[in-house]
Amino acid sequence: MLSMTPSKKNPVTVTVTGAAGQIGYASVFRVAAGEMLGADTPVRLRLLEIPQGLNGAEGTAMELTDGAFPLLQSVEVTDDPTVGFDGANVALLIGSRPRTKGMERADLLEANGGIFSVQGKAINDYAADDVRVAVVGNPANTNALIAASHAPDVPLERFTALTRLDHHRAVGQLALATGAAVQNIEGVTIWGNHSASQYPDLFHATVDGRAALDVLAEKGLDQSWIEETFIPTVANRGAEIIAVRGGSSVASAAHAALMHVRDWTLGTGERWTSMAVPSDGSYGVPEGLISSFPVRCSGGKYEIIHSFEHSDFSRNKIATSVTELVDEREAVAQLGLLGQR
Ligand SMILES: NC(=O)c1ccc[n+]([C@@H]2O[C@H](COP(=O)([O-])OP(=O)(O)OC[C@H]3O[C@@H](n4cnc5c(N)ncnc54)[C@H](O)[C@@H]3O)[C@@H](O)[C@H]2O)c1
Ligand SMILES: O=C(O)C[C@H](O)C(=O)O
Repeated sequence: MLSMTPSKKNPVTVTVTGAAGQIGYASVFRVAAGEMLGADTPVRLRLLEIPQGLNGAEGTAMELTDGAFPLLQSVEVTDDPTVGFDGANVALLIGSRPRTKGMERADLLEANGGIFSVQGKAINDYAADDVRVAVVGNPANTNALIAASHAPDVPLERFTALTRLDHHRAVGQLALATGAAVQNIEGVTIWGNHSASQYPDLFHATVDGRAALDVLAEKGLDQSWIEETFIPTVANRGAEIIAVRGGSSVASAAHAALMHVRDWTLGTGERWTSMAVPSDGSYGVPEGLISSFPVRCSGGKYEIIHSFEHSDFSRNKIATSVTELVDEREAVAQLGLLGQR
């Protein structure tokens, strides 16, 4: 355990699972630098690994010490979830196996699902009352569902999964297609599952303050570009990265995880973002299913935006992805991975 400088705000305990893995390694230094919780919030890091990952996590902890981060109050390495989640205010659940070429994320359900039942139970029993959970490990939505089902004492809304990477991918593709600056793009939404069935929705998006569809039309890009190019590019980008890079995305995933938690804790302002959160039943998504929605965050809470009118096209796309989530829930129930919540 390392002790460093005190600061103004109360320290936040951040548990990172899979800390010796690629995304874990790409995340923890930025968390220590204040990029997730703000430049005035001291952080206590807990690095949770499996025994085989402990050396790697110890080495990462040594490098964190060597970074002399002013906000970093302590670093603890453990392979015991009851220690790892003790007093956790933020839990980044990254640790799990990534898919390889030719696999779909759902192929990982059986391999990774068991991790999230154990961790959900430990979060239930040991985390702080205000714990916020962001699941990165795939298949992220259903892993979050598994974790939440084993944590009946933690409010359901504290369990979320990452679709922020898909959101960023959608913004990136729209910026490329229109030539606009990323910061002038707003109102993109990812609906459904973090999988190839997701629906990246441009129908409420704006580019330089104008309807994205109008800007695209001026470039000769119509509905067929949305259906045949934009949606498949965003939805299959994870597989494309694996094919081109030879391994699943890392730095972009770590960045998305940090921005997910940052917006949740520090707020989005008037903009909205995409988060996979427990459904309140809106937009035809069965209550409790962890599905991606447009959300605004303030005061440490997120709210699903309820005001969208959808075309038949959008309704059908959302329904397709939600059907996949229902099937995944059924599959993990059959595997005995769901708890009693
Ligand atoms: N949701 C997203 O947008 C997104 C994006 C990219 C990757 N991912 C997923 O994130 C996960 C991690 O990817 P990676 O590239 O860092 O993989 P990695 O193999 O580099 O690292 C995974 C780490 O998790 C550890 N681990 C395994 N089981 C654990 C457990 N029970 N407790 C604690 N740690 C455990 C391993 O020892 C390893 O160090 C994968 O499931 C990947 O598919 C999700
Ligand atoms: O696609 C994967 O398997 C990794 C990750 O979920 C991604 O979207 O890049």
